[in-house]
This record gives sequence, structure tokens and C-alpha cells, in this order.
Amino acid sequence: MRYGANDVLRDVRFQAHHGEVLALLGPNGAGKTTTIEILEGFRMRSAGRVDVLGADPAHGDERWRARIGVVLQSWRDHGNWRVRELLAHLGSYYAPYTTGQVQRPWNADELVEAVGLTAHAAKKIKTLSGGQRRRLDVAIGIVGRPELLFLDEPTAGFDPRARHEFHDLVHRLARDHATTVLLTTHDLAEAGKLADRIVVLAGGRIIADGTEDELARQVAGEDEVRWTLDGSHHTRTTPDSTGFVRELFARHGAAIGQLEVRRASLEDTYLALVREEETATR
Ligand SMILES: Nc1ncnc2c1ncn2[C@@H]1O[C@H](COP(=O)(O)OP(=O)(O)OP(=O)(O)O)[C@@H](O)[C@H]1O
Repeated sequence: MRYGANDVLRDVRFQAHHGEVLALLGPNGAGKTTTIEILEGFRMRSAGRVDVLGADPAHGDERWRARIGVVLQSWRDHGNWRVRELLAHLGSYYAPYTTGQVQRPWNADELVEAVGLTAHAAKKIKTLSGGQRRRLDVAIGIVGRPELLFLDEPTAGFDPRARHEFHDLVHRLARDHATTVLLTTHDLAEAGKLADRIVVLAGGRIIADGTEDELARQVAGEDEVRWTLDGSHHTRTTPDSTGFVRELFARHGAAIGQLEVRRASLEDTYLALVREEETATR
């Protein structure tokens, strides 16, 4: 992707599998929103090949669009509509796209309940708080029961409980409805909790793609293992604490005491990856 003479995405190559939750991470300006907008068909790429649910998003028709859900970074509209009323209205556009496998749209009352807005269902949208408005954005994104859902910083502004409930909702969408989810977030705990796989974008390139454990392994030995053996204390750092502990028990069995494993957090891994990329391109 090039804006004027500025290449903002280069060699971006990744795949999302059916039913997978994929988190796209990266510093501000890395190109996450641009990538998502290209996949949604909102932005035309300068070059390269993109395939989303079997179609090129640049030429996706209504039937293709009905299979996709989008939650943008910010969306301020429909202030005079009421919550349930807007969801029922938007949902009605999806009815013709019901298939043998997917009944569209999502029932408005069930959807309001699923995003925790039942108490506000009859309120005008302009009277909602920021977090409540964001829940409605999520509801609008899933009202058509999408097979593929794009979430651009979905929980920005959520209180901890709303965040927790939202995480449950994403798990349910992936588990019960086999929805494929591509989300961007700056909350690394959220990415670790939700994502089957993490893609890290920095400086317009993909610098890492894998599970949290695979990413941690890309960065030099960060896990710390402590234990006692015959009364003496031991500490060791290792890139593979599970394998190390397995070996430790195989060798010493019940003689091992006070075992403690401090895994490298996703935040440690992410910061190390981004630092490496910055050093390499400086
Ligand atoms: N319409 C545009 N015209 C020119 N440059 C743009 C345009 N939109 C984005 N950019 C540039 O492209 C780069 C990537 O922006 P993008 O919004 O995709 O980043 P991001 O990773 O989503 O950032 P953030 O985490 O801050 O949301 C940035 O350098 C930005 O300035």
C-alpha cells in the first residue's frame, strides 16, 4: 500500500484460517487499520493479491459483503435512533442472505442481551456512554451473523467488566458459530486471551506470525524457572520452560520442590520484537 510516495505496507503476507481468532498487533502507524481496510474492501491496495472468503475485496458483491462484519475504530451516526430499533433495522438488510447454514439476521433482543445492552435497548443512541456506544458498535458489526468479523480496537473505552464480557462474546462467536475474527488491539493481555494466533506488524512489514508461545520462542530465553533440589535453590532462564520442567521431573522426580515458572509475558515478547525491528531498520 502506497500513499503518495510513502509505502506504508510492504511484503505483508498472512493467512487466517476458518474459525480462527487472529490478532494484528503493532505500534501506532504500523499499518494495521490500512491492512484491515484493504481486507474489508474499504480501501484499494496499490499492488498485491488479497483473497477474502473466496473473493477479491475490491470486487466483493452484496452477497459477499453480507458474510462480513465490521467494527470500525470510530463510528458516530444515527444519534436519534434507539438501540434495539437500529439493530432490528440494520438486521433486516441481511434477511435475504440467509443460507442453509446461517440464519440472518441475529434476533435483535438476543443480540442486545449478548452485548449487555438490555437495560438501554429503548434509549436514544446519542444518550449512551462511550463504552455503551462501543458495545452497540460491536452489535452492529455482528447483527448479520458474519462468517468473518473485523474488529478494529473493539474494547477501547470499555470498563473491566465490559471487556471481560466482550471477551466471552468473542470466544462464543468463534466456538459456537465458527466465526473467523481478525482484531487489532493495543491491549496485549487481550490479544493473549483472545487470539489463536498473533501477527505483529511494524514499519509496514510483518515481523512475527505465530501463537503466543511461538512468538516468545523467537525472542531469546525469557522464561524463568526456579526450584529446590535436596534443599538447595536453583534458577534457570530458558526459552522452553515446559520442556525444561518435563526434563527436570524426568530426572529428579519427587526430589523437586517449590517449583515456580515465570513465563515471558506477551508484553515482554512484543516489546522485544518491536525493539529488534527498530534497531534493524535504523
Ligand atoms: N489516507 C491516508 N493518506 C496518507 N497516509 C495515510 C492515510 N491513512 C494512513 N496513512 C499513513 O499510513 C500509515 C499506517 O496507518 P494506519 O492507520 O494503518 O496505522 P495503524 O497501525 O492502524 O495505527 P494506530 O495503532 O495508530 O491505529 C501511517 O503512517 C499513516 O500516517
